[in-house]
Amino acid sequence: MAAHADTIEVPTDAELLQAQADLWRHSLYYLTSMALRCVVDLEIPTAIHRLGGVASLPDLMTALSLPSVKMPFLGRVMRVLVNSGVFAADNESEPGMELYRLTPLSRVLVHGVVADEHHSQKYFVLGVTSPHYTEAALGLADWFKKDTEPPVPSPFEEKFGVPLLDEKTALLDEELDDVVNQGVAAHDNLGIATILRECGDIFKGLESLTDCCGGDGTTARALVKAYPHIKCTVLDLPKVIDKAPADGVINYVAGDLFHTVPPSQAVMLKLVLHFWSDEDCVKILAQCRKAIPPREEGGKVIIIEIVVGPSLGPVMFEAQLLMDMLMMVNTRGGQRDEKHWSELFKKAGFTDYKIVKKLGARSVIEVYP
Ligand SMILES: C[S@+](CC[C@H](N)C(=O)[O-])C[C@H]1O[C@@H](n2cnc3c(N)ncnc32)[C@H](O)[C@@H]1O
Repeated sequence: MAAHADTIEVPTDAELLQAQADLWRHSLYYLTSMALRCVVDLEIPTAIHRLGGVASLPDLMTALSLPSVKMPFLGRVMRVLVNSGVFAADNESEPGMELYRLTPLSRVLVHGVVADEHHSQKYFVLGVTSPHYTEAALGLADWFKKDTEPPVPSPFEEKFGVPLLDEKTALLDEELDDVVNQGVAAHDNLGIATILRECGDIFKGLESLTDCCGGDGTTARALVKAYPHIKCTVLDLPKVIDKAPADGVINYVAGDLFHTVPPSQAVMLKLVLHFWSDEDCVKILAQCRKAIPPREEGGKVIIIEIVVGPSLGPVMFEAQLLMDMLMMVNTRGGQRDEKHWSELFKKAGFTDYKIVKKLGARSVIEVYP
């Protein structure tokens, strides 16, 4: 029987108390994000690293030259972040006496140290918690109410009049553009060494590969270091290729992936398609298909992206869903589930695909002509 609009089911006392706590958590999660931004801004992960991997509150106050009156407040920020796994703490029972240590999460926030081919994620955090990103997200309800002809601009684009990661973004705010570009480069490169170790089979037999939107060639260089027999080409926009290092190992090609993709046995699209709308993805995939030989000759497109689904457990699923919201608020793209991916592959003229491996929240997919 349908519930009457003027009445509502009364929760039990236990349910109500849980609902209240959950309401606090979900309404206030932004303060966890801001606490994370604060410690990244203060470079606390880097300070703990420089102090030998373990630091007390007074150690941090001295290392960062913070006024001692703020020490108890920093302790409260650290407590939230220990609870959410950003840091670990020994001796938690005595307030003020904790010894903070890095966790795998805060280790990727240590700045100025390159570990396992990846750089610090400092600029990813500063970008996604920036005033522009949060303002765009604050405008979501208004954005929903506005009727627009497709292609629908993102809330970011509607609010600020320019798309993110575009030539015009710097005109909006040069510092934002710089932070976002550095953040995307660091974010997209995180885990490349793991992919190369875990997915050796998809690269071993290859003679040549084009890394589409491969930026300054960081991924391509790691790939050639691991598999020196692969002839590697990087395609990116002229403004990026002009600044790429002439290393004599990678063949850099300036161009637009909507117009042409340099031919190779395989084309790789690593974290490219989530940025684009479905229509644009089909156009990009069709260009990639033209660039590769038939399947019998080893032709394939290698896609590294999120495949949204709950099979990896609630934490990975939540990470995937939040990354989808990030793309929805700031770009015309999004994260896709397997059905959605398979429809795009079919529309672009591919006959088959295989999810080769799930690595964390992302997957490695091979798509065949
Ligand atoms: C997020 S994607 C690249 C991700 C990259 N594959 C990685 O994993 O590090 C950003 C790159 O796409 C490039 N790009 C954007 N539009 C492009 C286009 N139309 N043609 C070629 N490259 C493009 C940008 O210049 C930038 O280097």
